[in-house]
Amino acid sequence: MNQPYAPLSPSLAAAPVVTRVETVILDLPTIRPHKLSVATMNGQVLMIVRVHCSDGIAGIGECTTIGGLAYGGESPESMKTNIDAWFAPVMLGQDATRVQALMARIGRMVKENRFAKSAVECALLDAQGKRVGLPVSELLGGRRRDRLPVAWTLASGDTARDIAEAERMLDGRRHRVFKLKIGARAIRDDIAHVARIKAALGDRAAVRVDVNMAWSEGEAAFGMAALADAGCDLVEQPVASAAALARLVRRFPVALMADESLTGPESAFDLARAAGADVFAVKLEQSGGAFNALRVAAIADAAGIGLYGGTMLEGAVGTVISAHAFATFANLQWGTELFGPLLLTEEILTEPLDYSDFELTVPGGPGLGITLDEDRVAFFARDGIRKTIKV
Ligand SMILES: O=C(O)C[C@H]1C=CC(=O)O1
Ligand SMILES: [Mn+2]
Repeated sequence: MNQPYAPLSPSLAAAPVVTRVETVILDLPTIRPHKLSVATMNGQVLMIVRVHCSDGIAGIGECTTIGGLAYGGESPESMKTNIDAWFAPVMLGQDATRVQALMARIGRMVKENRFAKSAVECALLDAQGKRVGLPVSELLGGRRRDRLPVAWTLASGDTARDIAEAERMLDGRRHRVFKLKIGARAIRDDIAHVARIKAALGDRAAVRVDVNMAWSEGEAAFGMAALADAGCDLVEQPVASAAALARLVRRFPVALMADESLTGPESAFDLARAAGADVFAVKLEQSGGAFNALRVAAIADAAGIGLYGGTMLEGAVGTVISAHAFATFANLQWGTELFGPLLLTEEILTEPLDYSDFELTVPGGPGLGITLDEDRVAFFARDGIRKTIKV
């Protein structure tokens, strides 16, 4: 049959549009309590979003927080509610292939909500990657590496248990960079804890700390000097204020990394202008998505600030979109901490991620390059199958 009005080129064909936005909350246990200065986590809550499109393609995204609302203004429950009530109506019927244009539209209608935006953008990128047959890293500018070094966080709250855990990680060639969560105890106890772990591991491992803003500026000055003496090579966000970070940086022989102070390109620019950190911990959720994370990285590069690929302790989906973004960074001097899925007892992918030889492999298939195990998602969904099974 002749089709006299067939489109002249594929670009003139009707573009696929968003037809449905679906959200689900998963409650997953952690392998042990994870103790930070802001909260102790006994499990992690993943908010998964699926964006369905008129060409039959669906993409997935994820957002997490740390300790509910203990880390920031969004919770998994608020992200689900806001996506259902406010993002979805703005997205329905819109061209699904123009990811940045659709994110700009969402940005005009939805203020703040960086974590939820990051999940939705991830789902759109996954769908577009599947559509055009390219990994998300290629949509983000092209990957420069296939493998990423991954640090592990020791946060059991017990020094001997942390040392034993680090030894197991070294033996299994899983991790050789360890981040210690401190700030909840008296500063001298924390320093002794770090010094004991570094002494036990010696040159076999790098030891870093994350204070999660728990110290005053005076405590930080004392603490950074003592941590440098103990052999620690990096101190992450010891104080809350960016001005205090700028007063502490380069006074001690230990690198200073900004984390909570970075909430996207504008804060990155302010911090870079104030020369307020040696290193930026780039997190996709904190930045408001992958494209904004790339902007944060570009600002760091221009300012001569080092880069580290951070995590909000995401599950597999949030970890993989972060891996795609970090794989494109021109510089990644301090590696990554994309270990989130390893902190969970449960696998939710049909094929687990490859963590080996101290690194994570960035998946190579179209989109994110991963597939959710739908039975396990249904089982761990809040109010899902698990609730109906009597054990
Ligand atoms: O960096 C943070 O503050 C959050 C997170 C990253 C690793 C970890 O154990 O906690
Ligand atoms: Mn941190």
